[in-house]
Amino acid sequence: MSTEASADKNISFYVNEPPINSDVETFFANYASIPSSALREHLINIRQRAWEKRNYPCLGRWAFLDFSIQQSPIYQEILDQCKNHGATLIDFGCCLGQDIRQLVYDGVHLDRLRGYDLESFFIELGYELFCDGEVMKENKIFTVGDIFDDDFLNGVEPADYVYVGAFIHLFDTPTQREVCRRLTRLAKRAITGRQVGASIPGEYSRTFDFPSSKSMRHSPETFTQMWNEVTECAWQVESAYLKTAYNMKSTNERLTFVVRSHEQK
Ligand SMILES: C[S@@+](CC[C@H](N)C(=O)[O-])C[C@H]1O[C@@H](n2cnc3c(N)ncnc32)[C@H](O)[C@@H]1O
Repeated sequence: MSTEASADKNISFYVNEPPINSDVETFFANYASIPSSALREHLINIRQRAWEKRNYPCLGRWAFLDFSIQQSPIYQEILDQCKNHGATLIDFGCCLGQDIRQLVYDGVHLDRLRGYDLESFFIELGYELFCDGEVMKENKIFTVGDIFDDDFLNGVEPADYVYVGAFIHLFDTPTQREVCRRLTRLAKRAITGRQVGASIPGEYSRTFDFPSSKSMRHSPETFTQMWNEVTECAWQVESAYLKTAYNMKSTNERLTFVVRSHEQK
């Protein structure tokens, strides 16, 4: 895999302008003390550098401004458990780390949270995006790690919840099964996330970010079947549904899911 992406902005899903709405403005004003007058330039600058690193659709479409963890069917449970009952959460494949910041914004204490990503570049860029590098580094919230590295995985203390936004779908069918197995080593209660799905499931070429790889897009049924087979029903899909997402240039189907452990850890 190459280390740098093309800076091509003609890709079908690439959207020039950041979708700044009142939620985004309020978040950045309150969390990062960035006034609305400076927000557009700040977002464009960070996204440009992220895009030059990797042509991930979530960067091209500005999906990182969705703070997608809020759409998890168990978001209120996660907030309640982390704020009031000592539960912990890992954001795996966190990239810029927007979902960790959403949890902090919603009142979760930093000692309940950890984010992991393959690329230190994205973690560092997240510090700039959210203007919180000092506190995040001091509390060691973000760490570089590869889901396929057993030495790394063995050193990670499992959390009650694992969030995986736009992560499992990065891989082909057999690799996704391995990723699911590995995620269950990191989670005690539930794994939840959102990713590209398809009502007609199948493997699609990852045309833009990693052209030589394939990405399996699941329907709720094939996603459930994968988890049942991989965990022999020790983990069960409690919720999985598709929703069509529109942006200015393209549409896709998104699969939102919760997988819950039926084992006591
Ligand atoms: C498409 S981005 C999604 C980012 C974020 N979770 C979101 O929802 O916007 C996928 C992230 O997974 C990370 N990643 C890819 N392969 C990985 C691996 N083997 N181990 C850990 N992280 C990985 C990438 O560096 C990237 O930041």
